[in-house]
Amino acid sequence: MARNVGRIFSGFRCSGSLPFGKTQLKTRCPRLLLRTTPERTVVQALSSIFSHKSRDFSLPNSSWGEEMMRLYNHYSSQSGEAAEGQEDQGEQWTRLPSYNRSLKYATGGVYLSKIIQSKARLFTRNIRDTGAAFEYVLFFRRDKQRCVCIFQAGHLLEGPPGHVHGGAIATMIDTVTGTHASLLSAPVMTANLNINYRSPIPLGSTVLVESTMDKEEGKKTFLSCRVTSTDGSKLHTEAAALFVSINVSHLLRG
Ligand SMILES: CCCCCCCCCCCCCC(=O)SCCNC(=O)CCNC(=O)[C@H](O)C(C)(C)COP(=O)(O)OP(=O)(O)OC[C@H]1O[C@@H](n2cnc3c(N)ncnc32)[C@H](O)[C@@H]1OP(=O)(O)O
Repeated sequence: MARNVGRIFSGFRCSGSLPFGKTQLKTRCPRLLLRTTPERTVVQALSSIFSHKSRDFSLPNSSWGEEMMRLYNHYSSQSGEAAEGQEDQGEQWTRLPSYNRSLKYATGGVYLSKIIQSKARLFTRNIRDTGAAFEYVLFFRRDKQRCVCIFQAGHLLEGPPGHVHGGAIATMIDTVTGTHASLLSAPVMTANLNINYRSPIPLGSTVLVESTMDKEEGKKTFLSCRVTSTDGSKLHTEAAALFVSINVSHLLRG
């Protein structure tokens, strides 16, 4: 049992918590501190904790439609790596890699069986049929405290006929604001998510999910989120989210 707890904590330190804060990174995983900015650290940490065989789901695949590709190329063209040693002012977009496992090392959990733990997959990345469900890529821009997600909704996400399920939209909002909050604060959990659905999203369409940080108050990070058509002319959904920073032991209470 003690060894399992140790493994879980080790997993959180070196994988789960890595995306969440540079302070923790500095104190706990110095070997990963090769870059200076939080988002770069996140990108590098995410890449290093997963084996090189892990698929990065945020890269283009054959299911991506024209609009998805156009926007991907648009944001990619505004992202880039500053030369080694050069100060990054955060004025560019950073693409965030995305994998289907959140904790590589936390096997043999305290309250999860080994089977469940080893089969655990990130909800939005667990459908093998590309293009069938959540196709998305996130970009982060530090100077503007913004996250932008290009989201193409596949046919398995149907709610009302021909349109995207409200729960799937909520999932994407939680994912985008949750990732954004994770980049800004220490490990966080969603405490409150308030959603207004303004107009339905056609199945198969590509939309933008944009997250903005409103304020931080102690352990609380408040963000707002808008889902719009890609030209911004139509508002589909708007939301307000509250994330609360947690200590990893919070997740071990069962
Ligand atoms: C690059 C990054 C990659 C990441 C990879 C993954 C990508 C995918 C990302 C997917 C992301 C998916 C993410 C998910 O899906 S997370 C899963 C869904 N969320 C949960 O299951 C959370 C369940 N709840 C809890 O665990 C606790 O209640 C939490 C942790 C939320 C708060 O704990 P606790 O109760 O112990 O808090 P505290 O006593 O320290 O209070 C602190 C402050 O917070 C205020 N407060 C608390 N609750 C609420 C509330 N509901 N409304 C308003 N305020 C609230 C409270 O008043 C206090 O304020 P103040 O008195 O200080 O002013």
